[in-house]
Amino acid sequence: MGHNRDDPNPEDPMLAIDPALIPEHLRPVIEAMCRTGAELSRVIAKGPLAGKLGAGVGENSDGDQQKALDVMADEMFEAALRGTGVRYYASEEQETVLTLDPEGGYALATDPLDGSSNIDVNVTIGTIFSVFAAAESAEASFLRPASDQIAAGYIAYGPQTLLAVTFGAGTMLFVLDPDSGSFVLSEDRMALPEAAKEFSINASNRRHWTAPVRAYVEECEAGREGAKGKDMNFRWVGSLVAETHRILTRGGTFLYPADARPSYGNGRLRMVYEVAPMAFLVEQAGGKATDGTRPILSLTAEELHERRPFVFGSAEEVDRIAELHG
Ligand SMILES: O=P(O)(O)OC[C@H]1O[C@](O)(COP(=O)(O)O)[C@@H](O)[C@@H]1O
Ligand SMILES: [Mg+2]
Ligand SMILES: [Mg+2]
Repeated sequence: MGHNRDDPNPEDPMLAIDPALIPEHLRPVIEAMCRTGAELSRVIAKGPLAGKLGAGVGENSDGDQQKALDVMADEMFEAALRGTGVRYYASEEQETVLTLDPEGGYALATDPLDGSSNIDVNVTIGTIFSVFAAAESAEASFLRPASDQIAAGYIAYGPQTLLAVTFGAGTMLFVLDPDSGSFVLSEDRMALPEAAKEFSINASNRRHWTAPVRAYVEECEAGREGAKGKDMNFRWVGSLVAETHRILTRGGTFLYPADARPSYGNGRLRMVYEVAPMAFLVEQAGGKATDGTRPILSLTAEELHERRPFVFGSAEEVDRIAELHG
């Protein structure tokens, strides 16, 4: 029996994930993320039958338009994490950090709904999360080296609902079994291929790119006739979660670089709840993640909603991009 949102049963012994695979101290947090992810996947699967999920309902602190599903997802994760040991909750959809449990030992940052532009078109969207040990204040908990993360993960709502998660000992992949409502282990160590055959960047911004980014994309486009000596395919979904999952599975490169548009001086993606957790997952699967030159995990966010240029994927390609930045 799965977890029915309309008919919650606190006595239900069914867990959303096998606790044996989760470090003991993090079990309540990860169980809450999985249980809520499973609930959210049911709402997403209903699409228009669940209401106008992609309708604009306001703006978040970053000036991005908020959609109904962004707000719903944020409310569901916030509610589910109460009582799980999360002291500080930071979300893309909340301007400031919330204190959920003053005695809790963890600080969790989330992009509760990633890829919002894909809500209404039945394309994969996701949830991203990052966990730190709580420090003496909210700022000290989140504004610290990304290498201090103790867990990171994403849930992808696509043809399958998937969870990729790391606790610093490899990246595990789980698939939500719709019959049981539980995430079942499918790969205990994801391995991101060292060489790539695909690259991903929003090419509509080409005229705003820096010279090294332009040089890299030109190399990819030159294919076997150019310096690479091999053809490269191109993909852009517009959901970081979907892009990351594809690259973890079959290799590739992703770039959301700084560009010359006003307010894109640090790219688009947010360091604390998009870039840092994805970098942790990618590195734990054997890939690399940088801001173009510096490893993301060596960087410290200075503000909760700050952006960071983001390059990740197959090690050879990420090294080549750093070289081009010379
Ligand atoms: O529309 P663009 O500029 O290509 O940006 C796409 C990127 O923006 C995002 O949608 C930002 O995430 P949100 O939907 O959570 O704001 C990423 O998932 C994606 O990689
Ligand atoms: Mg996002
Ligand atoms: Mg989002």
